[in-house]
Amino acid sequence: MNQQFSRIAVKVGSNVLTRRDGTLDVTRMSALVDQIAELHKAGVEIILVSSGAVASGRSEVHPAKKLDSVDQRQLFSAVGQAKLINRYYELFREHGIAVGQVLTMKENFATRRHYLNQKNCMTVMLENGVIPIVNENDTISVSELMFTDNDELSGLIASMMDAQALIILSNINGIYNGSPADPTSEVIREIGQGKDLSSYIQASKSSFGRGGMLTKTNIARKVADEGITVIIANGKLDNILVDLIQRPESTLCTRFIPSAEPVSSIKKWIAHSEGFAKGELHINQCATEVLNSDKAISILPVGITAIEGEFEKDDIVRIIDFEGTPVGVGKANCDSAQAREAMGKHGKKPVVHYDYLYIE
Ligand SMILES: Nc1ncnc2c1ncn2[C@@H]1O[C@H](COP(=O)(O)OP(=O)(O)O)[C@@H](O)[C@H]1O
Ligand SMILES: N[C@@H](CCC(=O)OP(=O)(O)O)C(=O)O
Repeated sequence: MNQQFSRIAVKVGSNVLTRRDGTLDVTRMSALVDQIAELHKAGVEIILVSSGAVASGRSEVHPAKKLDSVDQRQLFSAVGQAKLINRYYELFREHGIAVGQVLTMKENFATRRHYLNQKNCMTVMLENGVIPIVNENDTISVSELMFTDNDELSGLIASMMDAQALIILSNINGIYNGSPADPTSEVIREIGQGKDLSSYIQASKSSFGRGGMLTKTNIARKVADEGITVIIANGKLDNILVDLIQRPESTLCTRFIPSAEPVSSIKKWIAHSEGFAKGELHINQCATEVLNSDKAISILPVGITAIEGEFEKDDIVRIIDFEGTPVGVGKANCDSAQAREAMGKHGKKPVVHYDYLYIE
Protein backbone atom coordinates (compact mmCIF):
# COMPACT_ATOMS: atom_id res chain seq x y z
CA MET A 1 0.00 0.00 0.00
CA ASN A 2 1.29 3.43 -0.93
CA GLN A 3 1.08 5.32 2.33
CA GLN A 4 2.55 8.58 3.55
CA PHE A 5 1.74 8.22 7.24
CA SER A 6 2.58 5.63 9.86
CA ARG A 7 0.49 7.08 12.71
CA ILE A 8 -2.78 8.95 12.25
CA ALA A 9 -5.64 10.19 14.40
CA VAL A 10 -9.08 9.89 12.84
CA LYS A 11 -11.98 11.92 14.22
CA VAL A 12 -15.49 10.82 13.30
CA GLY A 13 -18.20 13.42 13.92
CA SER A 14 -21.68 12.68 15.29
CA ASN A 15 -23.24 13.38 11.91
CA VAL A 16 -21.20 10.73 10.17
CA LEU A 17 -22.43 8.09 12.58
CA THR A 18 -26.09 9.02 12.84
CA ARG A 19 -28.99 8.85 10.47
CA ARG A 20 -31.36 11.75 9.99
CA ASP A 21 -33.68 10.39 12.69
CA GLY A 22 -30.81 10.36 15.22
CA THR A 23 -30.32 6.59 15.31
CA LEU A 24 -26.87 5.05 15.00
CA ASP A 25 -25.91 4.39 11.38
CA VAL A 26 -24.36 0.96 11.83
CA THR A 27 -23.83 0.53 8.08
CA ARG A 28 -21.64 3.65 8.03
CA MET A 29 -19.82 2.56 11.18
CA SER A 30 -19.17 -0.81 9.65
CA ALA A 31 -17.78 0.75 6.44
CA LEU A 32 -15.43 2.98 8.45
CA VAL A 33 -14.29 0.07 10.59
CA ASP A 34 -13.49 -1.92 7.41
CA GLN A 35 -11.31 0.95 6.17
CA ILE A 36 -9.56 1.45 9.51
CA ALA A 37 -8.92 -2.30 9.66
CA GLU A 38 -7.40 -2.19 6.17
CA LEU A 39 -5.06 0.62 7.14
CA HIS A 40 -4.23 -1.05 10.46
CA LYS A 41 -3.31 -4.26 8.66
CA ALA A 42 -1.09 -2.25 6.31
CA GLY A 43 0.86 -1.07 9.36
CA VAL A 44 -0.69 2.35 9.99
CA GLU A 45 -1.21 3.03 13.70
CA ILE A 46 -4.64 4.57 14.22
CA ILE A 47 -6.20 6.42 17.12
CA LEU A 48 -9.92 6.77 16.61
CA VAL A 49 -11.69 9.74 18.20
CA SER A 50 -15.35 8.97 17.86
CA SER A 51 -18.34 11.15 18.68
CA GLY A 52 -21.83 9.71 18.67
CA ALA A 53 -22.48 8.85 22.32
CA VAL A 54 -25.20 11.44 22.87
CA ALA A 55 -26.70 10.89 19.43
CA SER A 56 -26.85 7.12 19.82
CA GLY A 57 -28.24 7.28 23.38
CA ARG A 58 -31.04 9.62 22.36
CA SER A 59 -33.00 6.92 20.60
CA GLU A 60 -32.60 4.43 23.46
CA VAL A 61 -34.20 6.27 26.37
CA HIS A 62 -37.36 8.30 26.52
CA PRO A 63 -37.32 10.40 29.70
CA ALA A 64 -40.62 10.55 31.55
CA LYS A 65 -40.26 14.27 32.27
CA LYS A 66 -38.56 17.10 30.40
CA LEU A 67 -34.84 17.20 31.18
CA ASP A 68 -32.51 20.19 31.06
CA SER A 69 -29.63 20.11 28.59
CA VAL A 70 -27.04 18.89 31.13
CA ASP A 71 -29.26 16.04 32.37
CA GLN A 72 -30.05 15.06 28.79
CA ARG A 73 -26.42 14.96 27.78
CA GLN A 74 -25.46 12.93 30.85
CA LEU A 75 -28.29 10.45 30.42
CA PHE A 76 -27.94 9.98 26.66
CA SER A 77 -24.16 9.75 26.70
CA ALA A 78 -24.10 7.20 29.54
CA VAL A 79 -26.39 4.92 27.57
CA GLY A 80 -25.10 5.84 24.12
CA GLN A 81 -21.37 5.42 24.84
CA ALA A 82 -21.97 1.84 26.02
CA LYS A 83 -23.89 1.14 22.82
CA LEU A 84 -21.28 2.85 20.64
CA ILE A 85 -18.24 1.06 22.06
CA ASN A 86 -20.09 -2.24 22.00
CA ARG A 87 -20.73 -1.81 18.28
CA TYR A 88 -17.11 -0.89 17.60
CA TYR A 89 -15.93 -3.83 19.66
CA GLU A 90 -18.04 -6.27 17.66
CA LEU A 91 -17.21 -4.72 14.28
CA PHE A 92 -13.44 -4.69 14.88
CA ARG A 93 -13.58 -8.22 16.29
CA GLU A 94 -14.71 -9.45 12.88
CA HIS A 95 -11.31 -8.26 11.63
CA GLY A 96 -9.47 -9.82 14.57
CA ILE A 97 -8.55 -6.36 15.91
CA ALA A 98 -8.78 -5.47 19.60
CA VAL A 99 -10.04 -2.03 20.60
CA GLY A 100 -9.90 -0.20 23.91
CA GLN A 101 -12.04 2.61 25.25
CA VAL A 102 -10.43 5.85 26.43
CA LEU A 103 -12.84 8.32 28.00
CA THR A 104 -11.24 11.60 28.93
CA MET A 105 -12.00 15.17 29.87
CA LYS A 106 -10.41 18.57 29.58
CA GLU A 107 -8.92 18.50 33.08
CA ASN A 108 -6.83 15.46 32.14
CA PHE A 109 -4.77 17.69 29.87
CA ALA A 110 -4.16 20.36 32.53
CA THR A 111 -1.14 18.95 34.30
CA ARG A 112 1.87 17.46 32.60
CA ARG A 113 1.63 14.34 34.79
CA HIS A 114 -1.96 13.55 33.78
CA TYR A 115 -1.09 14.32 30.18
CA LEU A 116 1.81 11.89 30.18
CA ASN A 117 -0.32 9.23 31.90
CA GLN A 118 -2.83 9.42 29.08
CA LYS A 119 -0.11 9.39 26.48
CA ASN A 120 1.40 6.30 28.07
CA CYS A 121 -1.97 4.55 28.11
CA MET A 122 -2.49 5.04 24.38
CA THR A 123 1.12 4.30 23.53
CA VAL A 124 0.97 0.92 25.23
CA MET A 125 -2.30 0.18 23.43
CA LEU A 126 -0.75 0.96 20.05
CA GLU A 127 2.37 -1.05 20.87
CA ASN A 128 0.11 -4.03 21.45
CA GLY A 129 -1.91 -3.63 18.28
CA VAL A 130 -4.96 -2.25 20.10
CA ILE A 131 -6.88 0.63 18.53
CA PRO A 132 -7.74 3.30 21.13
CA ILE A 133 -11.27 4.63 20.69
CA VAL A 134 -11.40 8.00 22.40
CA ASN A 135 -14.36 10.15 23.40
CA GLU A 136 -15.02 12.85 25.94
CA ASN A 137 -16.46 11.54 29.18
CA ASP A 138 -19.72 13.39 28.65
CA THR A 139 -21.28 11.98 31.80
CA ILE A 140 -19.08 14.06 34.10
CA SER A 141 -17.65 16.85 32.00
CA VAL A 142 -20.15 19.66 32.04
CA SER A 143 -20.15 23.41 31.30
CA GLU A 144 -16.70 25.02 31.53
CA LEU A 145 -15.02 21.64 32.00
CA MET A 146 -16.13 20.53 28.54
CA PHE A 147 -14.13 20.54 25.32
CA THR A 148 -15.66 22.87 22.75
CA ASP A 149 -16.31 19.65 20.84
CA ASN A 150 -14.52 16.50 19.77
CA ASP A 151 -12.58 18.46 17.14
CA GLU A 152 -10.73 20.13 20.00
CA LEU A 153 -10.22 16.76 21.67
CA SER A 154 -8.95 15.18 18.47
CA GLY A 155 -6.43 18.02 18.01
CA LEU A 156 -5.09 17.43 21.52
CA ILE A 157 -4.88 13.69 20.92
CA ALA A 158 -3.12 14.03 17.55
CA SER A 159 -0.64 16.44 19.10
CA MET A 160 -0.11 14.37 22.26
CA MET A 161 0.40 11.14 20.33
CA ASP A 162 2.78 12.72 17.80
CA ALA A 163 0.51 11.65 14.95
CA GLN A 164 1.67 12.65 11.46
CA ALA A 165 -1.87 13.38 10.35
CA LEU A 166 -5.25 14.20 11.82
CA ILE A 167 -8.20 13.28 9.61
CA ILE A 168 -11.45 14.97 10.64
CA LEU A 169 -14.42 13.20 9.08
CA SER A 170 -17.59 15.27 8.95
CA ASN A 171 -20.69 15.23 6.76
CA ILE A 172 -19.21 17.68 4.29
CA ASN A 173 -16.48 17.39 1.62
CA GLY A 174 -14.21 19.99 3.22
CA ILE A 175 -14.18 23.73 3.81
CA TYR A 176 -16.08 25.61 1.12
CA ASN A 177 -15.12 29.10 -0.02
CA GLY A 178 -18.71 30.23 0.58
CA SER A 179 -21.94 28.79 1.87
CA PRO A 180 -21.88 25.01 1.31
CA ALA A 181 -25.49 25.34 0.13
CA ASP A 182 -24.46 27.72 -2.67
CA PRO A 183 -23.78 25.72 -5.86
CA THR A 184 -21.03 28.13 -6.89
CA SER A 185 -19.01 27.43 -3.72
CA GLU A 186 -16.05 25.10 -4.03
CA VAL A 187 -14.00 23.09 -1.60
CA ILE A 188 -10.69 24.77 -0.74
CA ARG A 189 -8.21 21.98 -1.49
CA GLU A 190 -5.16 23.33 0.33
CA ILE A 191 -4.74 25.84 3.11
CA GLY A 192 -1.32 27.29 3.75
CA GLN A 193 -0.03 28.80 6.97
CA GLY A 194 -1.43 32.14 8.07
CA LYS A 195 -4.50 32.06 5.79
CA ASP A 196 -7.53 33.74 7.37
CA LEU A 197 -10.64 31.66 6.71
CA SER A 198 -13.14 33.48 8.92
CA SER A 199 -15.00 35.08 6.01
CA TYR A 200 -15.80 31.66 4.48
CA ILE A 201 -17.23 29.96 7.55
CA GLN A 202 -20.96 30.07 8.18
CA ALA A 203 -22.30 29.95 11.73
CA SER A 204 -24.52 27.03 10.74
CA LYS A 205 -23.60 23.54 11.84
CA SER A 206 -25.03 20.15 11.17
CA SER A 207 -27.94 18.88 13.24
CA PHE A 208 -26.13 16.63 15.72
CA GLY A 209 -22.72 18.31 15.88
CA ARG A 210 -21.57 20.56 18.71
CA GLY A 211 -18.85 22.87 17.48
CA GLY A 212 -19.32 23.58 13.79
CA MET A 213 -16.80 24.41 11.07
CA LEU A 214 -15.21 27.32 12.91
CA THR A 215 -13.81 25.16 15.71
CA LYS A 216 -12.63 22.63 13.13
CA THR A 217 -10.77 25.37 11.29
CA ASN A 218 -9.17 26.86 14.40
CA ILE A 219 -8.04 23.49 15.67
CA ALA A 220 -6.82 22.43 12.24
CA ARG A 221 -4.63 25.51 11.93
CA LYS A 222 -3.12 25.09 15.39
CA VAL A 223 -2.37 21.41 14.87
CA ALA A 224 -0.89 22.02 11.40
CA ASP A 225 1.36 24.69 12.94
CA GLU A 226 2.79 21.91 15.10
CA GLY A 227 3.84 20.01 11.97
CA ILE A 228 0.84 17.69 11.67
CA THR A 229 -1.09 17.40 8.37
CA VAL A 230 -4.80 18.05 8.99
CA ILE A 231 -7.43 16.84 6.56
CA ILE A 232 -11.14 17.63 6.65
CA ALA A 233 -13.18 15.23 4.52
CA ASN A 234 -16.58 13.63 4.12
CA GLY A 235 -16.95 10.53 6.29
CA LYS A 236 -20.16 9.61 4.50
CA LEU A 237 -18.32 8.88 1.24
CA ASP A 238 -17.46 5.27 0.54
CA ASN A 239 -13.81 4.33 1.02
CA ILE A 240 -12.87 7.89 1.99
CA LEU A 241 -10.19 6.98 4.54
CA VAL A 242 -8.34 4.57 2.30
CA ASP A 243 -8.64 7.01 -0.62
CA LEU A 244 -7.21 9.86 1.45
CA ILE A 245 -4.19 7.79 2.37
CA GLN A 246 -3.66 5.96 -0.93
CA ARG A 247 -4.92 8.46 -3.49
CA PRO A 248 -4.40 11.85 -1.86
CA GLU A 249 -4.20 13.82 -5.13
CA SER A 250 -7.52 12.67 -6.51
CA THR A 251 -9.56 12.63 -3.29
CA LEU A 252 -11.74 15.63 -2.48
CA CYS A 253 -10.91 17.19 0.91
CA THR A 254 -9.40 20.25 2.55
CA ARG A 255 -5.77 19.78 3.54
CA PHE A 256 -3.96 22.08 5.97
CA ILE A 257 -0.29 22.23 5.03
CA PRO A 258 1.79 21.47 8.12
CA SER A 259 4.61 23.66 9.34
CA ALA A 260 8.00 22.33 8.31
CA GLU A 261 9.51 23.23 11.68
CA PRO A 262 9.18 20.45 14.23
CA VAL A 263 7.67 21.37 17.61
CA SER A 264 8.92 19.59 20.74
CA SER A 265 6.55 17.38 22.69
CA ILE A 266 6.48 19.73 25.68
CA LYS A 267 5.75 22.74 23.48
CA LYS A 268 2.85 20.84 21.93
CA TRP A 269 1.35 20.33 25.38
CA ILE A 270 1.89 23.97 26.27
CA ALA A 271 0.32 25.08 22.97
CA HIS A 272 -2.96 23.41 23.92
CA SER A 273 -2.90 24.50 27.57
CA GLU A 274 -4.09 28.06 27.20
CA GLY A 275 -7.37 27.26 28.94
CA PHE A 276 -5.51 26.15 32.07
CA ALA A 277 -3.44 29.32 32.54
CA LYS A 278 -3.20 30.36 36.20
CA GLY A 279 -1.70 33.79 35.61
CA GLU A 280 -0.57 36.42 33.13
CA LEU A 281 2.82 37.96 32.40
CA HIS A 282 2.55 41.39 30.76
CA ILE A 283 5.64 42.27 28.78
CA ASN A 284 7.00 45.60 27.55
CA GLN A 285 7.41 46.83 23.97
CA CYS A 286 11.03 45.77 23.67
CA ALA A 287 10.29 42.21 24.86
CA THR A 288 7.28 42.08 22.50
CA GLU A 289 9.44 43.06 19.53
CA VAL A 290 12.09 40.44 20.27
CA LEU A 291 9.39 37.83 20.80
CA ASN A 292 7.93 38.61 17.38
CA SER A 293 11.31 38.30 15.70
CA ASP A 294 12.84 34.97 14.73
CA LYS A 295 15.09 34.94 17.79
CA ALA A 296 14.68 32.21 20.40
CA ILE A 297 14.13 34.12 23.62
CA SER A 298 12.97 33.46 27.16
CA ILE A 299 10.69 35.75 29.18
CA LEU A 300 13.10 37.58 31.49
CA PRO A 301 11.99 39.57 34.55
CA VAL A 302 13.47 42.75 33.06
CA GLY A 303 10.88 42.71 30.25
CA ILE A 304 7.89 42.09 32.55
CA THR A 305 5.74 45.09 33.51
CA ALA A 306 2.91 43.40 35.42
CA ILE A 307 1.95 39.99 36.76
CA GLU A 308 -1.66 38.93 37.21
CA GLY A 309 -2.90 35.98 39.26
CA GLU A 310 -1.23 33.57 41.64
CA PHE A 311 0.68 30.66 40.17
CA GLU A 312 3.08 27.96 41.27
CA LYS A 313 6.29 26.86 39.55
CA ASP A 314 5.39 24.69 36.49
CA ASP A 315 1.89 26.20 36.16
CA ILE A 316 0.82 27.52 32.77
CA VAL A 317 0.87 31.31 32.33
CA ARG A 318 -0.38 33.47 29.49
CA ILE A 319 1.95 36.01 27.86
CA ILE A 320 0.36 39.40 27.13
CA ASP A 321 2.14 41.91 24.91
CA PHE A 322 2.51 45.66 25.59
CA GLU A 323 -0.75 46.37 23.75
CA GLY A 324 -2.71 43.90 25.92
CA THR A 325 -2.93 41.16 23.28
CA PRO A 326 -2.40 37.54 24.38
CA VAL A 327 0.54 36.29 22.31
CA GLY A 328 1.44 32.93 23.79
CA VAL A 329 1.61 30.55 26.72
CA GLY A 330 4.43 29.11 28.76
CA LYS A 331 5.31 27.00 31.79
CA ALA A 332 6.43 29.15 34.72
CA ASN A 333 9.93 28.58 36.00
CA CYS A 334 9.08 30.04 39.43
CA ASP A 335 5.98 30.95 41.44
CA SER A 336 4.16 34.29 41.15
CA ALA A 337 5.68 35.71 44.35
CA GLN A 338 9.24 35.07 43.08
CA ALA A 339 8.30 36.46 39.67
CA ARG A 340 6.95 39.69 41.25
CA GLU A 341 10.10 40.00 43.34
CA ALA A 342 12.29 39.79 40.22
CA MET A 343 10.02 41.83 37.91
CA GLY A 344 11.79 44.70 36.11
CA LYS A 345 15.26 43.64 37.35
CA HIS A 346 18.28 42.77 35.23
CA GLY A 347 20.33 39.59 35.56
CA LYS A 348 17.57 37.38 36.96
CA LYS A 349 16.59 33.87 35.85
CA PRO A 350 13.84 33.63 33.17
CA VAL A 351 10.27 33.44 34.41
CA VAL A 352 9.50 31.34 31.32
CA HIS A 353 12.36 29.56 29.61
CA TYR A 354 12.35 29.46 25.80
CA ASP A 355 12.04 25.64 25.78
CA TYR A 356 8.72 25.99 27.63
CA LEU A 357 7.33 28.93 25.69
CA TYR A 358 4.82 28.67 22.85
CA ILE A 359 4.21 31.80 20.81
CA GLU A 360 1.07 31.83 18.65
N1 LIG B 1 -17.45 27.22 4.71
C1 LIG B 1 -17.94 26.05 5.16
N2 LIG B 1 -17.55 24.90 4.57
C2 LIG B 1 -18.01 23.72 5.02
N3 LIG B 1 -18.90 23.56 6.02
C3 LIG B 1 -19.35 24.67 6.66
C4 LIG B 1 -18.86 25.96 6.25
N4 LIG B 1 -19.45 26.85 7.06
C5 LIG B 1 -20.25 26.17 7.91
N5 LIG B 1 -20.21 24.85 7.69
C6 LIG B 1 -21.00 23.82 8.43
O1 LIG B 1 -20.17 23.01 9.29
C7 LIG B 1 -20.76 21.71 9.41
C8 LIG B 1 -19.78 20.69 9.96
O2 LIG B 1 -19.47 20.96 11.33
P1 LIG B 1 -20.18 20.13 12.53
O3 LIG B 1 -21.63 20.36 12.51
O4 LIG B 1 -19.47 20.49 13.78
O5 LIG B 1 -19.89 18.62 12.12
P2 LIG B 1 -19.36 17.33 12.93
O6 LIG B 1 -20.51 16.76 13.66
O7 LIG B 1 -18.85 16.43 11.86
O8 LIG B 1 -18.25 17.76 13.87
C9 LIG B 1 -21.21 21.44 8.01
O9 LIG B 1 -22.22 20.45 7.94
C10 LIG B 1 -21.71 22.82 7.52
O10 LIG B 1 -23.10 22.96 7.76
N1 LIG C 1 -18.80 13.48 23.10
C1 LIG C 1 -19.94 13.80 22.29
C2 LIG C 1 -19.44 14.46 21.02
C3 LIG C 1 -20.07 15.77 20.74
C4 LIG C 1 -19.34 16.45 19.59
O1 LIG C 1 -18.35 17.13 19.75
O2 LIG C 1 -19.81 16.14 18.39
P1 LIG C 1 -19.18 16.54 16.96
O3 LIG C 1 -19.30 18.03 16.81
O4 LIG C 1 -20.00 15.78 16.04
O5 LIG C 1 -17.79 16.06 16.96
C5 LIG C 1 -20.69 12.51 21.89
O6 LIG C 1 -20.05 11.46 21.79
O7 LIG C 1 -21.88 12.59 21.69
